[in-house]
Amino acid sequence: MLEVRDLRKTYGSHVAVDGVSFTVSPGDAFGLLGPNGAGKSTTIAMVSGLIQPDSGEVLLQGHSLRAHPRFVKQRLGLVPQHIALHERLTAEENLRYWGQVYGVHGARLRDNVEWCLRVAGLTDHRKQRVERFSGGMKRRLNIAVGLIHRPEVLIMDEPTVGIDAQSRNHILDTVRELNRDGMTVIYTSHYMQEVEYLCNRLAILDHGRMIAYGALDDVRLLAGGLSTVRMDLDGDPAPALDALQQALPAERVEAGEGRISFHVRDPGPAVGKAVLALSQYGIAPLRIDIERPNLEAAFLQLTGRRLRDGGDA
Ligand SMILES: Nc1ncnc2c1ncn2[C@@H]1O[C@H](COP(=O)(O)OP(=O)(O)OP(=O)(O)O)[C@@H](O)[C@H]1O
Repeated sequence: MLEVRDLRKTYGSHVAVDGVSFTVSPGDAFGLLGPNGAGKSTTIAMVSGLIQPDSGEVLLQGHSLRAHPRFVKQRLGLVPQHIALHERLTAEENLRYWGQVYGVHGARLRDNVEWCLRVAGLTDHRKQRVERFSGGMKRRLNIAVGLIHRPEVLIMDEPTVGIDAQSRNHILDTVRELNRDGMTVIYTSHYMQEVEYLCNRLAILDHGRMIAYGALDDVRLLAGGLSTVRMDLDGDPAPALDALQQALPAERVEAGEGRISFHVRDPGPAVGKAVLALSQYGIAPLRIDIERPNLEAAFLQLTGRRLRDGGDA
């Protein structure tokens, strides 16, 4: 079990992480969800021993990171947010290099390199230099590097930021498979859909503090039963916004280019009222999605802000 106890980190007068505690059991896929700047990377950097906390403790199987850094670090694999690869080396050479850094040699290194290439879907590109890789391939190799010593716990810091949808899906499925095969995963993201897809437990961070923590279903319940309604429209909703807001007085209607969304307790009647209000402006829905209470609605309920305010989810 990984125990994170009351971590705190300040930069000057700015409190980046303010009393973060959680436990991750073997086999968990644990999500750290929060908008940009919430303190996810700083938390992860402290958990993996890259930076020292001002106070608090990290323990793996009862061994403290401070007292037994080797024991803990050997069992953790970190996938940093920024790509840490040698551009002039091939995929295979990068894996061998990082394996040796982690103290893996000989037959074990050979086996692990094969396994990592397979996991990353890069076996056919093993001899290719990284400088010729696409962004998505680099991300996948970056993950494979974090796996080269076959850690018990894989810690990933926003591994899907800035890549195309296909690579993103590949990464999500890879992480899910690793977890199903028994690897414990800590996954940070500002995309609530990714955390809902992958994780069984999570913590939500905001301004360095934990505002929710527990099993996915329990955290979803913090949404207070709010469903999310999204409508794609055949026109610009801006002229209809006042009418929409009057039709749905209790909801804050968000409008974008050709779409609106709102959170509501009883979506059926609300959708009817919204469609009627839009029709008065000659606007019709092309598609209506209703999502049951989810993490986005929970975040809104807890903070009064949308999760995507802090990011591009
Ligand atoms: N080395 C540093 N020096 C000063 N401030 C820092 C440093 N690292 C992080 N911060 C600040 O601490 C806060 C938390 O940053 P952190 O990177 O942990 O957030 P995050 O949730 O991971 O967001 P992001 O997704 O943008 O990385 C931010 O306000 C950030 O500006």
